[in-house]
Amino acid sequence: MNDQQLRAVKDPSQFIQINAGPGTGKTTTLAAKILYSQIELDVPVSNMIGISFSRSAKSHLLNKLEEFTDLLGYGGRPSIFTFHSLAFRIIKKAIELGDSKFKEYIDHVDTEEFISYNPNLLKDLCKEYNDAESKKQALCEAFNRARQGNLLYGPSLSWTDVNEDEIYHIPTYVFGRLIVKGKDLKEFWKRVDKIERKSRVTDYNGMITEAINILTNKGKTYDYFTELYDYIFVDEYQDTSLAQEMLLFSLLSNKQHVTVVGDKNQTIYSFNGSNSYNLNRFLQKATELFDSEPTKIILSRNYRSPQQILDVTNSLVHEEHYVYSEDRTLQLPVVVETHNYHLASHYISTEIERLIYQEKVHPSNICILYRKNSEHSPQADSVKEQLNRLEIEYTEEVSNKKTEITLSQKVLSFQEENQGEDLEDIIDTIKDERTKQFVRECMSDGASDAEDLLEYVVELEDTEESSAPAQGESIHIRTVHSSKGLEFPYVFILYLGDKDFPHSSKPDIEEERRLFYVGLTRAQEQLYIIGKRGLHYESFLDLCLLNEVKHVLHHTYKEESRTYGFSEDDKELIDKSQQKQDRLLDELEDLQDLFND
Ligand SMILES: Nc1ncnc2c1ncn2[C@@H]1O[C@H](COP(=O)(O)OP(=O)(O)OP(=O)(O)O)[C@@H](O)[C@H]1O
Repeated sequence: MNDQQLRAVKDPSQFIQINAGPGTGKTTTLAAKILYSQIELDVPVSNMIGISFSRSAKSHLLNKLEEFTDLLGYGGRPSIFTFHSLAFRIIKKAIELGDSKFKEYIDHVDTEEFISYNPNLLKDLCKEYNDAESKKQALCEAFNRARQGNLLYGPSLSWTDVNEDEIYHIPTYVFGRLIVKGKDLKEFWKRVDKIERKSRVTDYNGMITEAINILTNKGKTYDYFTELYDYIFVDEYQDTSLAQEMLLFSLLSNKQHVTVVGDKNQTIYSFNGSNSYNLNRFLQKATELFDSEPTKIILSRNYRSPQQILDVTNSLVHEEHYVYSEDRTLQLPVVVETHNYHLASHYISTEIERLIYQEKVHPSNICILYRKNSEHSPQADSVKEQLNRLEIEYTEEVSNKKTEITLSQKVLSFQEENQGEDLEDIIDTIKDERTKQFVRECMSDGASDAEDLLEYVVELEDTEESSAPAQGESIHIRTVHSSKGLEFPYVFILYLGDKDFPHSSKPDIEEERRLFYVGLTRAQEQLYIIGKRGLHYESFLDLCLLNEVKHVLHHTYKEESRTYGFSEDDKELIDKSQQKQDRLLDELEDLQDLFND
């Protein structure tokens, strides 16, 4: 470990915030600190917990811990939860101790599913919307944001917090700006609350809200958990919502030691409630609430990417800059300018062919990242088509919510059929390999009977992209969101340009830039950035070109005529779009001149 990492591991402060950029050993340091606390400070593993943002972040941390324990020959692994599975555990305990609004076991559902429990849920609400679907979207969006902490002033724990006279404006990616009246939201929330109690169901944000309610009442459940946990470690803190921050602080009495790790430049789930300010506020909150002297530690040495790549990635972030730990000179990052994503995928497949057959790069060392904008990505399809043409194999890690729900449904039905059974006795009866593998993971994490599986199913649906670790022998194709925490020697990132990346006609540029940053910082040896110049928004391609990079133009007829993928019609279209772009650029320049004059 380097000096900064060692300091973070050994610092005895009650509250520690580690700010660490990509590849600086964030997870490595957290794993080392967990072991240090056990071995040097004699903290029993049962008195510590880890909290991570997603299942992939959790498995990343567990793998690192295992690596260290194998090396040392001793050390245990603490329970690692996601915020939702922790909330589920708190509610479960509170039901047992009579502290929860739920009197018996709960099930979790999607917010929209509440309607299936009571079709009258929307009756007479949001009359300004003509159709039931829009009403549902608007109310669910407002309801979720209120509980995450992004609608009212901080997280709301009950409908009583909603101001009837207020009108809430909610900007969304998919539906544009939604408007919901306070009185409708309040009535909706009241009705949902009834359904929750009657049907013993709640949704994801409902779990967090109920867990906070339970702990802030400071009853037996609060005593139980504050007695149990002495050391708490939180990974990816920049992606927590205000409600999750509140849950963490309500879990504390005066004795816990808390370490949080994060990188505000990697906040990419704002649309899901993440609030990067939580990281900045952590120390201040700890000082105010517990009168302690917290410590902030910065890890600035990057062990992943050579300086040439870091120069590009550093230029995208405002404050923190990272330096490479070794003096390794590799090739310059490549910025490829093309007209459209068809040409981009053509460039990628040709370059990959060269890498594999001439440079002898192993296919599993190559990853293609794209900015997902819908369930179905034409960009990824175009790349796959070109790779198929060259007979190059790839693995597409689409671990989206849909496939995970199928797995969670399988696990749930297995759980229901085998209630009260020991997992050890029934694991061999599972036919579906993925379910079996999942149950095995749960068992190695401490699950012993079928009922314990519920807690882990909560994790399955936790984030939209609960990305699986990269596996397999062929090229990886992934979304940028799902690449978080991973690294690959060769990374291609496509496709930059207005409405593609930054995405949408009204992009949240800062969030898009952070997403771009996450994608770029996955590269260990060579980085390819592919796209066109933007006209309407900040152009990511132009930003990259300001650094020392290799600039490739992939749109001359000479090159296209050598390709298979472009018909005469395509070429004509490309030519026209180039002429249009040139014309627009000329107009823009004229306007700028006029403005300067
Ligand atoms: N002190 C060190 N010496 C050598 N290698 C290190 C050191 N610290 C970390 N590494 C290596 O650097 C790589 C990145 O580490 P790690 O995954 O912990 O970074 P991270 O900060 O969690 O990254 P990300 O933000 O992308 O999730 C790993 O391969 C790790 O083994």
